[in-house]
Amino acid sequence: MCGITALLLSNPEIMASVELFEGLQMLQHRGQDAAGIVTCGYKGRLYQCKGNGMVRDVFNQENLQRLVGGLGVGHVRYPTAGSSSNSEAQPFYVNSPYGIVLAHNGNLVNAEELKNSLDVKAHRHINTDSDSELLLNIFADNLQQTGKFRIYEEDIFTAIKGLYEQCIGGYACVAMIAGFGIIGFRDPHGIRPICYGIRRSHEGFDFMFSSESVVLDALGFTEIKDIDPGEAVIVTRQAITRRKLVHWGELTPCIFEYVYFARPDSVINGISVYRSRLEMGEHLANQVIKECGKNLDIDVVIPVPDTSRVAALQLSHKLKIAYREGFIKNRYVGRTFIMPGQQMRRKSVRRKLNAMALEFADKNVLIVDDSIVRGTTSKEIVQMARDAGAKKVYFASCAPPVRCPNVYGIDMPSRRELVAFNRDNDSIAKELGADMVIYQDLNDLIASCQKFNPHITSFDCSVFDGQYVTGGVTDEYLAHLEKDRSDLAKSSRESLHSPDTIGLHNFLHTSSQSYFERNGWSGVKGVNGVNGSN
Ligand SMILES: O=P(O)(O)OC[C@H]1O[C@H](OP(=O)(O)OP(=O)(O)O)[C@H](O)[C@@H]1O
Ligand SMILES: NC(=O)CC[C@H](N)C(=O)O
Ligand SMILES: [Mg+2]
Repeated sequence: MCGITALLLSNPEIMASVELFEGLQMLQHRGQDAAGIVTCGYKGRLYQCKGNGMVRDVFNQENLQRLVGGLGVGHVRYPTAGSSSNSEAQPFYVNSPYGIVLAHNGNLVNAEELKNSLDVKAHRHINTDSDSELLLNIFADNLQQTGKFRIYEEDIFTAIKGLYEQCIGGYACVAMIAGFGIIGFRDPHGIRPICYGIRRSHEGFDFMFSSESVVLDALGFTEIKDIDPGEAVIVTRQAITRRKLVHWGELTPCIFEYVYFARPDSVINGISVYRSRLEMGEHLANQVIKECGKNLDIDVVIPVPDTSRVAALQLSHKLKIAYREGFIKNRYVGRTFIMPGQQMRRKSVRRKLNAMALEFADKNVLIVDDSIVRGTTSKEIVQMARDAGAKKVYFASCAPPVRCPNVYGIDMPSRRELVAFNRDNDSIAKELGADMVIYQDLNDLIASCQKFNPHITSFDCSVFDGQYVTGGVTDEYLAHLEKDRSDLAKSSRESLHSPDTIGLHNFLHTSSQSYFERNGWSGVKGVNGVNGSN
């Protein structure tokens, strides 16, 4: 679930890199593996800094100052395709035609087929296994085919329309054409989020695209709008041009954005993430009453920081049971779920969260989390609660059981890694060590989001119901994905230490280590720990 952003400033003398950097910091929760910015300066010259690590690791004052130019594109990465090598850090660049840069959030399901056609028909060299490099080259090839010496909006619309017909999957993208402007577009089902805003100034207007509205809000942009599914927005210093290019899709946004990925202070597709989480808490409280009866033997409601807090508080209000922060989070440790490798995820739960015995001793506790995916967090948390003296440990999840792989930009490719796969609630509770697990009903989750935008008639709920709205997700594809991208497959691949490719990334001073290794996650070999599945 990467984060993307692009900025065009009305005054070309001001450097876009500073606000792009700020924007990426606000999108850090969407990707912790790599970060990058490409800017465009005088005479259409491009400047780049990207590599593995968090935003604060990749950028410093010195390299930001070298990113000159009043427009640019930024990205934070959480890989769902290819590897976590430096050379797959985004944005990607291709020199022909015109000099194009692209950053992508999402995942393509027909990557193999696209790669083949780029090779056989377009004779384009693809140097990584990243699906984002494919997207860029499809866009570039479609632009090439317009055969124009100079580019116009019309040609870009034609190229993106072609791309919509070729690329199957979830994709929200920002692109930049050297010396021309910036572009945002979103797949025909609008699975992944992208919005934009305008900031008026004396010289004209500044324009910014972002995965989440929080960035635009914080940087003073207004008139914030979502890009519609199948729409493209082109921004130059002269004009903003929007066009809906295909009409066969229907807005089907990923519901997991509301459950977990997005920041609560973002509004996505007209739905406040915060409000939807409050509503999830409300519905989950009803579910708890339904499953446990009216005479609840729960003394206290405890959230799992960070994401579940909003819903847990609302749930405690509804149940009229005290809410207590029993787990204290180390604010310097990032998100666990999007870390690569099970061993690292498991270790980090313990390092990140500490149980306060005071709140657990001799109590029946209801722990609330936004979701239970691999069960990494919940297993550790339940044990921590017991170690801290809890009598009974109930575990409630704001999302239904996650039983199916995600193919649109969340790295959960293997059913076998999901704790709810082939298990009923009782055996999940047993696996987690809890006295009972209570899951949100899928209809209630949908209602929690739909309440704030009734125009959205369907959400991508594929991780819960196995319905893949784009088509093209065959059993063979899922089997291939499972084989190729399970934790075990990734870790064996990474341990081969294949040499870095020609990727146009910057060699950061610590490039051979991952962010996690540099920050003292010793004992974790490579970026993907091999030991332990769940
Ligand atoms: O069952 P699992 O595989 O452990 O995945 C689910 C957990 O991972 C996420 O937390 P994370 O630490 O990533 O982020 P947060 O701090 O925003 O809650 C999510 O909020 C759940 O707590
Ligand atoms: N999570 C994402 O959006 C990933 C984008 C892209 N598929 C990559 O792996 O880099
Ligand atoms: Mg969490």
